[in-house]
Amino acid sequence: MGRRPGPRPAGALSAQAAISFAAVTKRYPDGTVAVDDLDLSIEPESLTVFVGPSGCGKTTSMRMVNRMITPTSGTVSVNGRDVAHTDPVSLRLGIGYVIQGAGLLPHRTVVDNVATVPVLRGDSRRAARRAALGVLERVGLDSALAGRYPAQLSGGQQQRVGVARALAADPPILLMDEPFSAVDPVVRHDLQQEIQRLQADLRKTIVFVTHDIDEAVRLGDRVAVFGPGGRLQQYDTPQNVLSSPATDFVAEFVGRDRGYRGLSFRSADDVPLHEVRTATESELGALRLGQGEWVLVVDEARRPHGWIDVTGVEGIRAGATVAASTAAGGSLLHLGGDLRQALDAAISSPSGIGVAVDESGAVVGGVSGAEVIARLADQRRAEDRARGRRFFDDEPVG
Ligand SMILES: Nc1ncnc2c1ncn2[C@@H]1O[C@H](COP(=O)(O)OP(=O)(O)OP(=O)(O)O)[C@@H](O)[C@H]1O
Repeated sequence: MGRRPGPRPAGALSAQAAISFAAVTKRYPDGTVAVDDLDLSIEPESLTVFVGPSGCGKTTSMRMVNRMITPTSGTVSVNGRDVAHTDPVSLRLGIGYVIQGAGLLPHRTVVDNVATVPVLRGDSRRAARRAALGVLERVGLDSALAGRYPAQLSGGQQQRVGVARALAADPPILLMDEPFSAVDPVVRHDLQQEIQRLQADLRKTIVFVTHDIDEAVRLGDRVAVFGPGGRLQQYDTPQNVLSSPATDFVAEFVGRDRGYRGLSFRSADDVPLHEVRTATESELGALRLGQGEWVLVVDEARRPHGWIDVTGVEGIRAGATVAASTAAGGSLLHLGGDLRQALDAAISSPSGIGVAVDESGAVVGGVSGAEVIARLADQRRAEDRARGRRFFDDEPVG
């Protein structure tokens, strides 16, 4: 796709934030303080999430970056230059902007929506369209959709076009304002994965606004939690926001499940995999099971289809269908996954055994919830030791 960002001064990047806010306050004419004395430095090529409840100044802060909103006081800089002294048109050519609902032009085709900024910038329509097709492919859209109008696309597809349009001019910075909040949870999850994939590839400086803490910790290299009165509460890694909330507000906002969510930052690679007893459908009638024993029903490719116990086997012998005799499986742990997936797989499984699968979806073993917790304890003990902390004596008292 299009051009790479222009050359940047050697050695300037590590020392210089891509975006910085210095003592920035925004007071609207009616007296509302939307952003209160914000200090924040955003590293180049990082994905920073602004998160917080409605009305805490996330959008206002983001819009000060591309000069859609002017601060009342303080300085917003992009690559070390005060945006107040930068021509807004050239500033915005270097900053892609994605909004909720995609904001596409309804009377233009998908390809022409994506080509809009390159054409404005002076590229020929033909070259811009050719490049646009490449960008559409990059965001996971079939080129067969390029000639459609936005109303002929699903919400998720429109949102992908919105991302493609923002990327078309290959800006070094992307601002994304609640880009995925209008789509259903499954599509949302796909779009989040797409952004992670794109970011691994393109390394843009991305600022992403959301009110969803799960989305924030999943996507962010850093998370900025905003609170009432437009005050920044914490700016930290997702792990630290979950494990060490800086204020009562953050603790309350990240919620009671934060310990559980924090498991998603820990690898499940060292959780032991046990052999799981399996059977294909044709083998079920001959199974001999005791009370409390479970067998995992798999297809010929060893993909899991559910669990069966002695009652289910008796049902099959009495003529019941396999579907009626098996209990649906729990969530799956994919190899390379994290402790949250491993624990969820175990506790959502009717047998209590979490099923681990490889890339083809075939069963490779089972995990127990107790061993997931044991691995968590091991990891934390190792971290505490590395930090020179010791909370408990190794021998329990009494
Ligand atoms: N043009 C305006 N005039 C007056 N007040 C405004 C204006 N725009 C926003 N505000 C107020 O500023 C505060 C911050 O708004 P902002 O949109 O930045 O919050 P937000 O965190 O992005 O919220 P949301 O998640 O609902 O979009 C709110 O109290 C809002 O009502």
